[in-house]
Amino acid sequence: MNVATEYAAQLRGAWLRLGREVILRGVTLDIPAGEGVALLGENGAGKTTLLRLLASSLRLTRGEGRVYGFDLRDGRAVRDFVHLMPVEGGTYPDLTAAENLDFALKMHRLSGDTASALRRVGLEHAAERRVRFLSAGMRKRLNLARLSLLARPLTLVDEPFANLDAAGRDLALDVLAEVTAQGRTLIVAAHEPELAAWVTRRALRLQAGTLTEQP
Ligand SMILES: Nc1ncnc2c1ncn2[C@@H]1O[C@H](COP(=O)(O)OP(=O)(O)OP(=O)(O)O)[C@@H](O)[C@H]1O
Repeated sequence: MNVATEYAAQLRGAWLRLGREVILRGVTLDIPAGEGVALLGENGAGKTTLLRLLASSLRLTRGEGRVYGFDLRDGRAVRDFVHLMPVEGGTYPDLTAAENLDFALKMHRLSGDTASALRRVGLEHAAERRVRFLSAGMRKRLNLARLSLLARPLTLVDEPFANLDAAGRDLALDVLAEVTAQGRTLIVAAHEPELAAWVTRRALRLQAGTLTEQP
């Protein structure tokens, strides 16, 4: 896959309306390839929505956007470059933890060591347990294992620290640091700017439909 493009994500005059709400009001954004960015903002500001837009799961109302040079409207091309770790979900509740990781690799035609991915996130003892019987923090850990196996050139992570204990937050930082160390672009939506700052150099705040750089 050719990822020589200078920018991982770009928006130009981006407007996004969801129902009655306007989430983006003419946003322009350039995220260079390989950069780590924290996406901050209050509950309901639109962080998840912006991540979904960059994953080509939502359409812009007006304006344009690109991921690694591909128009966001070209969902098939964009999705090849993107992995989105959702705030919750993303796994199949009736499959076990191990089956979920095996299935994810198969779907993406990738190979990987699911047993060691589960060990890394402290879930080796729960490998055969169905996801519906995992705690919220354990499901987050499973999603981190999934991320470590599926990370793409543009890796979007929604609230990676939520529901995690102290060791789990350290683990999340470790997984995210690895993403950037591998030269991938990382956007982390979080309510913990001080934690996100460990793995990102730039912070953007989404408020009232506008993105502003944080000092
Ligand atoms: N499918 C949808 N249809 C209509 N409105 C939606 C939809 N999804 C989200 N919204 C609205 O868009 C706004 C932004 O939601 P979003 O989940 O992106 O916020 P967020 O910044 O991620 O919030 P939080 O920090 O609480 O996770 C909210 O007001 C929400 O109600």
